[in-house]
Amino acid sequence: MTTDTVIQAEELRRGYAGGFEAVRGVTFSVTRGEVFALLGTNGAGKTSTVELLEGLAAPTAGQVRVFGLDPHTRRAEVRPRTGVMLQEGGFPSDLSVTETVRMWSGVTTGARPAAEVLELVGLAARASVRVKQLSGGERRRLDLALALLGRPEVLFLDEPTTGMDPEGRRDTWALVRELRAQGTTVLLTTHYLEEAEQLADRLAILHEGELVLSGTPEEVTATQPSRIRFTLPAGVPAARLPLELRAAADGQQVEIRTGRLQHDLGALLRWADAAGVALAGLDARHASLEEAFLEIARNRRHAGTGAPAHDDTMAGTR
Ligand SMILES: Nc1ncnc2c1ncn2[C@@H]1O[C@H](COP(=O)(O)OP(=O)(O)OP(=O)(O)O)[C@@H](O)[C@H]1O
Repeated sequence: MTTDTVIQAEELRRGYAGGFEAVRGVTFSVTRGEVFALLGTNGAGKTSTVELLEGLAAPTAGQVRVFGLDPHTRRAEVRPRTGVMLQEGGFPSDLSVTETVRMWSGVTTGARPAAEVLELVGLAARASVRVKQLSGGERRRLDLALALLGRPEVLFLDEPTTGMDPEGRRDTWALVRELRAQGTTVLLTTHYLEEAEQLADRLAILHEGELVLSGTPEEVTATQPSRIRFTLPAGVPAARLPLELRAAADGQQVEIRTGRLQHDLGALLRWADAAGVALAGLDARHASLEEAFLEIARNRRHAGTGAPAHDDTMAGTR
């Protein structure tokens, strides 16, 4: 653990009454000023993990440290330095937006003024509206406002943009980037892979309580093959392609999946040039995070055991 490590999870386990183990030996750390995303299918154990980091529960085994302290037993010291945006805010809905913020200010040390925090999350124009009259996306903004009230050093965001329209989502992303630039450490869970791709410095994919892959978005997508697609002109059979690329052809349509994008694309273009062949609809791209995620989820389902393949974990895991 370096001095810059703000969140440290080591071999975390969490079992629920009845014996079900939702978190099964999860290790990762988050550095000051970093945005770290936890991804995973429904029930993967994201919320169960985040609750341990927030100190809402103690792990069955393993260790959590936030600012070097146990967030469960040292809650009084850790809690004022963290901001938490839960999946369901659940505040009294007869109060107005400002009244709700003021109520929370009463229990927050060093709270920002209500107007300032509402401005931050784009709710200033809705300040006097009753909470029950807010849309789902506006409620998420209010949840975010409450998480930001105490100028937290660490922000836990559990599915922060669920229910938000595209504009709300982009505003929230901009705000998260701004907070990061100011040195705030952010741990978020999300089902939106674009959100993780846009925001996360590093991310981890959980599956059935185990961390199957982690690293920068680039490292994670690099575990999946890139693709080259094109259509051969009529009269040019796939048999004329360079030998190593032939297997990828289905009639005139060709889709090459490769771990050596530059090499194979170079070979293809040199061949096409030399043979005078025009490659219609030529498209070459790295796997997206979404493709990587779906592939991992699919492989895990087929593997059936949920056991981690040790070579999955990236060198970038800390
Ligand atoms: N209080 C509880 N008692 C028993 N099992 C629970 C409890 N809370 C969660 N679980 C189970 O633990 C597993 C992980 O749940 P968790 O909410 O952590 O997943 P998640 O990754 O956050 O899912 P989602 O994306 O749907 O929010 C699920 O199988 C869930 O049913």
